[in-house]
Amino acid sequence: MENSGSIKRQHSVKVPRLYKDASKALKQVEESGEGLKNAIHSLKHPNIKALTALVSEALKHSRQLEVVMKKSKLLKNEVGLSKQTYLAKILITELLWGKKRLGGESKPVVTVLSYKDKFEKALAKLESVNDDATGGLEDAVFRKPRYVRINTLKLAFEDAVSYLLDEGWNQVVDTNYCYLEPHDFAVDDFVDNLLVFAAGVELHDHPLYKNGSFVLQDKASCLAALALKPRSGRQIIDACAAPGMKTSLLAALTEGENPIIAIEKSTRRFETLNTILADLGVTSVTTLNQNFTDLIPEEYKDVEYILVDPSCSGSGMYGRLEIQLQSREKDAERIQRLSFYQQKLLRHAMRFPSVKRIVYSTCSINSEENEDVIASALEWINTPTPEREDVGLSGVNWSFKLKRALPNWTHRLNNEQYHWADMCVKADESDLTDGFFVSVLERVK
Ligand SMILES: C[S@@+](CC[C@H](N)C(=O)[O-])C[C@H]1O[C@@H](n2cnc3c(N)ncnc32)[C@H](O)[C@@H]1O
Repeated sequence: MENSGSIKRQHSVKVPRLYKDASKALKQVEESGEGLKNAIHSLKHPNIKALTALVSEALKHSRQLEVVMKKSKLLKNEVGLSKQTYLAKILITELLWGKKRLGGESKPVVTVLSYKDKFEKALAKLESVNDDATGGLEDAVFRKPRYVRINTLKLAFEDAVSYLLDEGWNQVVDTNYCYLEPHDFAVDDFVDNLLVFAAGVELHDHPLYKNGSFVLQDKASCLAALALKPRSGRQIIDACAAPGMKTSLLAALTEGENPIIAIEKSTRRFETLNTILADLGVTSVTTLNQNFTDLIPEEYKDVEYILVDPSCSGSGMYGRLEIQLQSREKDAERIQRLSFYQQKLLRHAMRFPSVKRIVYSTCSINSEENEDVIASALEWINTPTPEREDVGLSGVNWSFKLKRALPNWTHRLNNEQYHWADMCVKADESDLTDGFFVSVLERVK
């Protein structure tokens, strides 16, 4: 009797294999760009149909899952689950869009069940936002507000606000940006000099846009420039500069006091960069139409800060996620190529003799283009002394470490593979921004 009782208890506290395998497959697809079919077959699960259905459902609702997990504070409050994000996603999927119940009495199952009301509330709120908006649920969840950065090189922030109020705009405070009406605007709560308007508000004809006082720049894009924090007067390189959104923000943040060298490889985009910087009244920037990796670091002895914001898959960009989910398999090779190229750029930045801080950022949500690039570049620059020459590091006797990027930004990267993931900033639809990744690397000696 005693034995059979303990066998029964042991059985009920185990996470069912379906959930475990589904979270493994989901992780494969989301982090490695693996095709769903391949990810599932490699698990040799006895019920492929059920497994496929569950993982597909989680992928289909990936954006809602992010929002629901954030709003319910599940990962923040439940340390155990914060280390098993994919399992959490699978359990929530089953509970909200699958069988609507969970099997067994394992700790993760019991924890997720205890949040059922919170999930349903968050989901209902999401759906009501949608009903108030123009289209289907997908539309509403991702109706990104219109962010407008005030170019303080041209106009003081207070003057911009007064101008809008005089024009009859309505300033609102403490609001969820999803609820902004077409004539409302708010002051962003994280990025200085950033205003928020309702999704879809058209400002291209506004006089302050036409005279370069308004910059239509997504909030997430501002984060990379904010994270660089250069000391006054020190030289900066923006390694991948066109069209110049972050270069112009850096110029504004440093009030024109830090010389900035903006590099752009493409001739066509270089012209755009120059036009935009001129329109925005930026004078502290020298532009170079060159490949950043062709720059000889020793010729830039005064450069202390480098922003590396390379070309990427753009998978975080608003509206691109669905496309990406559909074509992951096809994209895998391209993403590997991009990842390799991004590593090359970051490694080059690490070679500059006086560099103190590097910000590496992308508008991608793929680990291959973000944390994998960081991991590989750090491993390279921190190679032990005897082998440094073999890996092309002769003359480079310093190393780098990750620094916590924008400590007050609460949405952090989550990747079980890297213990340091939360040093990096993540932004996505749950922050009402484009998908974005920001990391800060600091020279150690
Ligand atoms: C993601 S965009 C940069 C966006 C820009 N930082 C901004 O905020 O407006 C990447 C840019 O880097 C340029 N680029 C790519 N590889 C480069 C290289 N090796 N050297 C210089 N520019 C490069 C691309 O042509 C593209 O214009």
